[in-house]
Amino acid sequence: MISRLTIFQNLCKKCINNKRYYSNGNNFLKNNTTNIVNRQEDPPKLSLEKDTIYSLASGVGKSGVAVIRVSGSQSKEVLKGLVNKKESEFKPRYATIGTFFHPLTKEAIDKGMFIYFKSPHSFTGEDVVEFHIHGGRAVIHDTLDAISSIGGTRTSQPGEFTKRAFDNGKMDLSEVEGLADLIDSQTHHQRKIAFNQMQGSISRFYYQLREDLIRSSAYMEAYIDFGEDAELDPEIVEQSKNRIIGIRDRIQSHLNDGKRGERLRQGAQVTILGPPNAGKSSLINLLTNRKVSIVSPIPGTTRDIIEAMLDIGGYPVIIGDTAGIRQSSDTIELEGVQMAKERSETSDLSLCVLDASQLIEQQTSNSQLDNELLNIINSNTIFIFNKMDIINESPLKKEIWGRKKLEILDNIVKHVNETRKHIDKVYGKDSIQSVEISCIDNMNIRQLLDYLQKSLENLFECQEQDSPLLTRMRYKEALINCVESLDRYLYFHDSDIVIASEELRSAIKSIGEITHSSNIDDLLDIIFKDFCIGK
Ligand SMILES: Nc1nc2c(ncn2[C@@H]2O[C@H](COP(=O)(O)OP(=O)(O)OP(=O)(O)O)[C@@H](O)[C@H]2O)c(=O)[nH]1
Repeated sequence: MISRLTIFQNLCKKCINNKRYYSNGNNFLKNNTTNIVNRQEDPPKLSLEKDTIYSLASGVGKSGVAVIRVSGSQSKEVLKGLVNKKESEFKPRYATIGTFFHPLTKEAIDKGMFIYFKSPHSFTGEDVVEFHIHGGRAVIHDTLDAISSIGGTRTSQPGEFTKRAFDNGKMDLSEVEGLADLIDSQTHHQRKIAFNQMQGSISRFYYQLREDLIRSSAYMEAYIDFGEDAELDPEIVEQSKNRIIGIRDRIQSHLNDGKRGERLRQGAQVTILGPPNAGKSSLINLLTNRKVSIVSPIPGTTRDIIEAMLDIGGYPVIIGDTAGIRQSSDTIELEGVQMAKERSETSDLSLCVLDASQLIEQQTSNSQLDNELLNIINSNTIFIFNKMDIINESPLKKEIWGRKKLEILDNIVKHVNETRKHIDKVYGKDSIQSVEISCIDNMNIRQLLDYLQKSLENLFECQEQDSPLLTRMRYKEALINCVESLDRYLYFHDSDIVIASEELRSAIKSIGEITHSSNIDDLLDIIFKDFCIGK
């Protein structure tokens, strides 16, 4: 005879293997609360109009080749209208050469290539046709006009092709976001992370976590419904609790990524700071290879923060030139100094530019490095000794500089250790990162860039190779909600198993939000707002 325990265990298995079922105490029923466990099988349906849409998918402007994309039930009609070929020649996923005619005037527009993708094996999941034509304005205009003459077609909205791909279950939300990031990516590492996300790296990771939680919740649900009857060993519930603690800890350590994902997506912040006239604007111009900031011998020229985007070894960087830090009675300059300090505080790296030629002239070793400047130094500060061309002019200056530099470094170490404002351990001379450069002679700029690249590599270094980077605040919020629910689940676990189980469901729901949000329309609007028309 089958024991009640075996029946219970079989029910648990059934519940786990088929997430469409839940227990009502007697039977496993089809799940009506599908928003909890059934999201990924049934992506939310959007009320999209099902016209056939078309638009230029390649960039605007003159080009060798342009691609026009058509998606929807009329795609084949569009193809028949423009191409003088039999339907049997529309072999799916084959590139075919053809002349394209205007369906109304019968005039030949261009000779190019077309590809027919039969539903559901296309980007959108619908019938899709791509026309590869010559990229002249008139060719594009006349081809679009030809397509518009076919009934049931209209031009697409920004991101509408991708919306349809999402609607038809071809992509989930995080994959759509990955695609948006891929199109926006400007550096090697941004492209890499976006491509992986588009290919489902994030989805797989969260689906797995969600799956593990569902598995554990299934044991609990079954226990609630059958536990007392079946006189079960509470060991089973204890085991699932331990598994949930493990999942909670995995999510928590995934959350502690030091904002690496967001930084990689948006760019690391680097601030150039230092006293007036040290060469900060000259440095930003040199690094960006263009004149972004005004260079002048008048101290206090830069007032605002001047930002520019840089690609350093494939890492995106938002570098900012700031007002020279000094005491001033000028309120506008003071405002600039305050902004410089604030940006530096929140930056991933700071480049503190000092004028070496001035430093050797000064009696006290750190008159350029007054307390105001020293107070913003932290372990992410790299010291740049600029104007080395002047030092290198004479052996005497070089000799003085050798001694002066050691004195300066000693002073920095002393100050930082005394204030201990930004560091948690005793700071030594070897903790100070410094580079000697000349903006005028382009001296050691390559070395500085290598230095910066190494610092960025450390900043972005993956501690946990098996989990993807958290590229968006939205993911972080969903995970924090999930951890909070799991904490409440653990709190109620021994006193009220029903509340505990409710919290577990809420944790599962939070993770599901990453790939299939309940706020789907608002979110899609945000994501697609920046998409181009043909995507
Ligand atoms: N000899 C020499 N002069 C330099 C070098 N770098 C900058 N200068 C000069 O130093 C002066 C100040 O340069 P800026 O780049 O405007 O300095 P800044 O730190 O941005 O100055 P503020 O806007 O006042 O904060 C200019 O006359 C530059 O040409 C260098 O490497 N060698």
